[in-house]
Amino acid sequence: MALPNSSVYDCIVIGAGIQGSFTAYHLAKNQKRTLLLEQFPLPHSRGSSHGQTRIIRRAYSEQFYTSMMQECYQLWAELERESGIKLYRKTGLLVIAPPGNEEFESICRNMEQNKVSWERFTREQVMAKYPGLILNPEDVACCDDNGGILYADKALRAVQEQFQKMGGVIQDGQKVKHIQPGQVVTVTTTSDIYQAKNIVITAGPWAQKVLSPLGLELPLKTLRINVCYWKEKIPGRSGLLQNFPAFLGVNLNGEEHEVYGLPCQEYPGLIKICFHGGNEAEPEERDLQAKPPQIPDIQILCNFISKYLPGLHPKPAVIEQCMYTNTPDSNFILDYHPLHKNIVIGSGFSGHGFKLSPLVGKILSELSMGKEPSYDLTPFSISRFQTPQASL
Ligand SMILES: Cc1cc2nc3c(=O)[nH]c(=O)nc-3n(C[C@H](O)[C@H](O)[C@H](O)COP(=O)(O)OP(=O)(O)OC[C@H]3O[C@@H](n4cnc5c(N)ncnc54)[C@H](O)[C@@H]3O)c2cc1C
Ligand SMILES: O=C(O)[C@@H]1CCCCN1
Repeated sequence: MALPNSSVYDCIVIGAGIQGSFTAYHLAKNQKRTLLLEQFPLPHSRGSSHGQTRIIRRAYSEQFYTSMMQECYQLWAELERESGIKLYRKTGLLVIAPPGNEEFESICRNMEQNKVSWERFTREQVMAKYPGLILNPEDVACCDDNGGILYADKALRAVQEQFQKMGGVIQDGQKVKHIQPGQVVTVTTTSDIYQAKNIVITAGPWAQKVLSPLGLELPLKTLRINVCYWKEKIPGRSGLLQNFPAFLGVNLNGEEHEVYGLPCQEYPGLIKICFHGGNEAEPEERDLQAKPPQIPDIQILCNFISKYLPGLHPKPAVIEQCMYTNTPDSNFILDYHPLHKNIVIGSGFSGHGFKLSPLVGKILSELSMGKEPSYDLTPFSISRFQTPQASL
């Protein structure tokens, strides 16, 4: 085992998913000597940030996300300019819900109050604009005009490359095994020892494993997500492939959960339509499917497809895996470790953190630099949970 590197970093970021990578990028922009550590050789598909696409939208029922997304669009555009890579495609984001749905109404209210460009659609307007999509007679719909998709894998690569261009260091294929808190924090990986004045932990589904030895238990649940792609019954016939938007179906078909979809992108001829949720799983055992599933996510999707998208085969053509790390209220955790001010935590992105990652990275970098954060972090605080903390 090597001795600690004699130069002490300003910050070590643990976990090179989209949140850790944007945190490292903002630290480097602020001239901080930053090391980004990743357990797997990059790129990898074992966490939450892989895949071709993610939804971007300001259509949220919580006002703070709608408001934060305004700056996120600017930060995504900045990364596009710096990298010269197109990362965002505007398709519109359609929200569909049963009548009187509270979440739907607060999304509309929020978009109106935050001056988002949006419109309500009648069922007939939706079906005329998006051939192949069949709504129930009583369903309601609205569109966030600038909603669309982010090219996730390209974004992750772009932000890591910009970080390195600014002098940042990435060490991948090194799992963090031990963190020794102190004025200078010592981080031991499977192959080296590093030191820094501050660390940021953005370990995705592994967050609890990294935090437990630091005396912190957070109410996080890791879920295994089936990412499903669907094929047309008769190629080219449904009309769905030509002009399909990103969409969010809220409590449709009498279901408690949401379903969502993205236009054809990763596999020619296939549309991505998924269930917003999954079954609990250990990140290391994601692909083993040891236990019978508690939530029949794929069956719910098949029922949804049969009714709303009858031009598609009601059986998925491709199923891939991804992970969510959920908090009880689905809001993120962006905070200091309660016992160590120089350890910052970004976690619990609950299946909707990608679009917000440029700002999450900025906020985590501000916390790590001891700056006043640019947003009110009350919804993201650790103190909202009854958190057992061991004093170390
Ligand atoms: C199927 C799916 C669909 C989604 N759809 C959307 C969407 O449409 N829009 C949206 O905004 N968001 C969406 N999300 C959510 C978004 O992708 C996540 O919130 C985001 O990717 C979380 O990033 P992360 O950096 O926290 O986690 P991760 O990407 O998992 O990164 C954590 C990293 O830490 C590393 N790590 C862990 N432990 C250690 C250790 N001990 N040592 C070193 N490295 C370590 C891991 O290997 C990993 O690379 C979706 C997520 C999934 C799974
Ligand atoms: O963050 C989003 O916009 C989507 C909503 C549906 C579930 C997956 N994530």
